Amino acid sequence: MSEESKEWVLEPETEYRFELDPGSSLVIKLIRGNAEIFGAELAEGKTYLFAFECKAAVFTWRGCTIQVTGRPSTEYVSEETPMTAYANLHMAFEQMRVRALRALHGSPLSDDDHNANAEPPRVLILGPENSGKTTICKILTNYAVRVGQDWSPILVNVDPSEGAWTVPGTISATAVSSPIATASPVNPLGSSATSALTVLASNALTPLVYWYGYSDTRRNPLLLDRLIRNLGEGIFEKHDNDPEARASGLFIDTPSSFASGPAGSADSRNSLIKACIDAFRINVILVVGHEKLNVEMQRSYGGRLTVVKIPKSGGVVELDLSYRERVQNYQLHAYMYGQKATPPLGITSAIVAGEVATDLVLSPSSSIIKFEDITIYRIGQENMAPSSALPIGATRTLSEVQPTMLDLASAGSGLLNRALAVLSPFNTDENERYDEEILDLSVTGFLVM
Ligand SMILES: Nc1ncnc2c1ncn2[C@@H]1O[C@H](COP(=O)(O)OP(=O)(O)OP(=O)(O)O)[C@@H](O)[C@H]1O
Repeated sequence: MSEESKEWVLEPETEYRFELDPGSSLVIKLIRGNAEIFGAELAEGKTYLFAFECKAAVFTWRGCTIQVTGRPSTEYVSEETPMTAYANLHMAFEQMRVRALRALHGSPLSDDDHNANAEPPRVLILGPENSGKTTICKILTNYAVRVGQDWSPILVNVDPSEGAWTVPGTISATAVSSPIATASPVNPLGSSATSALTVLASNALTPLVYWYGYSDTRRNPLLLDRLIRNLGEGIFEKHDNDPEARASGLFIDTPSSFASGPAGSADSRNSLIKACIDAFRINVILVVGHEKLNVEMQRSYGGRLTVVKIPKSGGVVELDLSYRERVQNYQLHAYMYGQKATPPLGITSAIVAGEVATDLVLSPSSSIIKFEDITIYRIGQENMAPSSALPIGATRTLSEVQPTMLDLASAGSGLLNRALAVLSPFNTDENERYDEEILDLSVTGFLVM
């Protein structure tokens, strides 16, 4: 028995949008024409599998026919998309990259080049909840790597509620050199390389990751600020060693809490936006469909960098809290066990994000280690209101970014069922060590207690 397939003929510049329910899957095959999913091209005749409540769209510039098998909860074709605006942005960024590379090689500059500065695009994407920020980052990154100029832009995720390449609670960055496929919200920005033999795709990514430990940016903005600056330093260190990579630029996906929040949170929002602008040397801010934020950004930064308001796609799905929690669980589970998507009945082979569908299962090992062999730190206190919430004039005894060593044997350590980050080792040179060094160490892995 097999599930029924349906053919959709898409006119130029239209998109087929779909949403999946929990437990269901869908396959799409491009029969003829050209099509892409968030900027990543589909190959004709290949079967692409989508699962884990994926919500996405197949867009075509010149028209195509696709075959869809499975039962999405919603499916429709839209003729109104903001893809032309996104493509125009891409063209402008491409010119910036080319100018930056020319300047780097000392090639003769055209008159236009003389008038413009030769910095590559370093783009901060801001917008409210469900405005499509992550999707826009993905589209612009995919267009950059598809140009065929060997660009490898750095994609940065400073939204700790999104697992990006690892697990929720982190912020991370990686260089992307081939298009990022969309198959499930588990790896919204592509899969990272693992030491297991499962990820064979040449586009497996090796991210630089810092551990924040919460999904809400308001829990410890001081810590987030410091981690953002660390991430920026890590990126520019890489660029110092590889100036050609620098010309590819960067795209920064931000949490919606940067764009709006409860009354009184404006200061901490603005300071986190400023931390991003400084740390990643931002020269373009894109504001997705938010008039007030656009005006605020124009006022604060319009004089020294470019602020552009861009349209929101009507296809962006309103994600509710329970969906977000389920995705976080999928992400943590997939980090430990891999992900296995079951294709619709009758489909025997399919590709999930560049991999053969059945290959993506991991077998994590469980090991017993002595308490004295490990040291576990907590940053700040577990239930700590931000400094801004303290009575006027009051100071706290423990700073928000102070590491405290946990007593593992104590009943109230609160470690059971927690995800912990394993950090890279402290500096081996005792003279180079400092008090809060642990805040500046990147993540090498995760474990669950
Ligand atoms: N054109 C589209 N058609 C169908 N689904 C889409 C489209 N654009 C985005 N989506 C889906 O909408 C959801 C929300 O999009 P996205 O994650 O990009 O928004 P966001 O602004 O980054 O969200 P957040 O509120 O988490 O910051 C995602 O599941 C995404 O795949």
